[in-house]
Amino acid sequence: MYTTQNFIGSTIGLLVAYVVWCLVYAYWRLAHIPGPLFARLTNLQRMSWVKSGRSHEIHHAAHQKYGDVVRFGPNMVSVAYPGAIPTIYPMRPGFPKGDFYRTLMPYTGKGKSLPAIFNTRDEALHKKIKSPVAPLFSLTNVLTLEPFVERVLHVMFEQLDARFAESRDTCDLAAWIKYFAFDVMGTLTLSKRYGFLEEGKDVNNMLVSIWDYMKAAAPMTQIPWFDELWNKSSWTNMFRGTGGFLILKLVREFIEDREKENTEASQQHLTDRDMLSRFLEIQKENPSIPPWSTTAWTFSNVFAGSDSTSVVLCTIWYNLLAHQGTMGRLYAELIEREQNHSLTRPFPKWDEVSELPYLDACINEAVRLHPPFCLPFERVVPPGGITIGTESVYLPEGTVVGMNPYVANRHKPTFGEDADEWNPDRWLGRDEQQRKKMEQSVLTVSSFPSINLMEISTRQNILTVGNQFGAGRRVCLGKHVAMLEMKKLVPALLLNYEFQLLDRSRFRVENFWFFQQRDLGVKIKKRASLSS
Ligand code: HEM
Repeated sequence: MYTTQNFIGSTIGLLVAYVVWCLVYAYWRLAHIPGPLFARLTNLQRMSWVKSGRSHEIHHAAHQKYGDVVRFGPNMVSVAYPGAIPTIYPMRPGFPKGDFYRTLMPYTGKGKSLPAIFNTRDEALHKKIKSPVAPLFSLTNVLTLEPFVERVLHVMFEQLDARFAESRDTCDLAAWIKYFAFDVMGTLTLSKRYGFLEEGKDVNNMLVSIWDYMKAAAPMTQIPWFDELWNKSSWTNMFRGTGGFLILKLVREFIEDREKENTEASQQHLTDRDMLSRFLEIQKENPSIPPWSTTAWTFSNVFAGSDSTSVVLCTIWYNLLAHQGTMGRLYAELIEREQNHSLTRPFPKWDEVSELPYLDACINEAVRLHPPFCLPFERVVPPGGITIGTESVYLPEGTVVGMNPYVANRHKPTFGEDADEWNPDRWLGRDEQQRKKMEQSVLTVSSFPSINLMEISTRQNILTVGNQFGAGRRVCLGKHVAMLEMKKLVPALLLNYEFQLLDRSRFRVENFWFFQQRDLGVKIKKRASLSS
């Protein structure tokens, strides 16, 4: 007779058989691709790599052991070969972002999340929310924001003088660069500094809140269905509140305040033309754009635009300080420019520094060595599959494939045997063919200093290049903003202060999709004479 015990026994048997079948299927589907054994069976291994904060090093080591194409999960393949960039990140639609990015949609509370240009996977929605604001990020428009950056530089220098240059107290340059990058984006976007520079600290725990969010979200990117269930489902929300993300709440408050000011006929921001005033106008003039777009655009600026630039700036400074010869050469380049042409003090103008070869080389090298996002940029293989790598590896439709820029940018056959080292010279004095190969492997804005966003897209079509600023359709929207900030801050600091790195071994980096750098202790001294 068929008893309850038999029923339970056969149900468990069926379940076990199903799980075994799933594991075997998952294993065999991409069995031709090498990788660690557990990674072939479960995503838990790659999740644990991310949780360690050292996934960039683990990914790099895995590629050194297994080759250019490595299996990181049952359905996830990582590629380290820059030649695959045009295949994985094409300009044409139809090679969409993977579920990884769904995890990076901020919680709005009540089990919901906000799409933004960066994280939306829906290509039609992406076009709808990116196209109206793209012209604001063209080089021509971004350059109208130069006075905003100078305002922040002014505050920063006042503070550096008062707190460190006079007293010779130790300055954590990593922290101050971060304050600068955040206060610039606050000023450009909202005509508001968060006060990090004035107070010399993380006001309202904003930076801690972002970092806590990234530490929780980054491991989830490796198992996105769990994030959906745990954080972004209205069903789960009935049992556990999903709180909402502090930065999103702040952004909403900023927008509400601005709307109130505008209805109270205070037009001062509109004449100042910060980015929020432009976003509000665009939203008003285009009723077909989703009503949450202004929130999404403002959130992107505040969140994605600040940490990214600060990581690269910090990499530049760490390396200049650790390699004094390169710092000396950059300083000499600035002085030469001053002697042969002109250089505005204390803050050189964009036009004066936008085409300095050694400065460009340092920026390129920093973005190459420590890109701000250091996990594979995941995409989903379209119908028909793809073939990649020097060994023509086939990836079937539906496979998740991505390149981690930290790994691809260290590809020795492309960048040389010293690819792990800081060497700005690798960008200079190359023959045409070598230079082109490197440019096609790492897109750098400074290679195209005077062209606008549309032109870059067209150029990319030809070169099909890039990964530090993204590549193909999803290339970084804010790269001109980032270049403006970097080319304003680096020369200004170098011309006005002398730096002494205290203990290089204390410098720390952690990777939770965003990089976090800390403990860059320096002593600073005002330069004795303006032109010495
Ligand atoms: C040195 C600084 C920066 C670097 C290296 C950088 C890098 C990147 C990369 C690699 C991507 C593509 C990521 C992916 O495909 O998953 C990206 C996308 C994006 N970045 Fe940046 N970024 C920087 C600064 C900025 C700034 C300052 C802003 C805003 C003002 C910004 C806004 C965006 C947006 C909106 C996207 C999404 C574009 C899309 O999906 O169409 N970024 N960035």
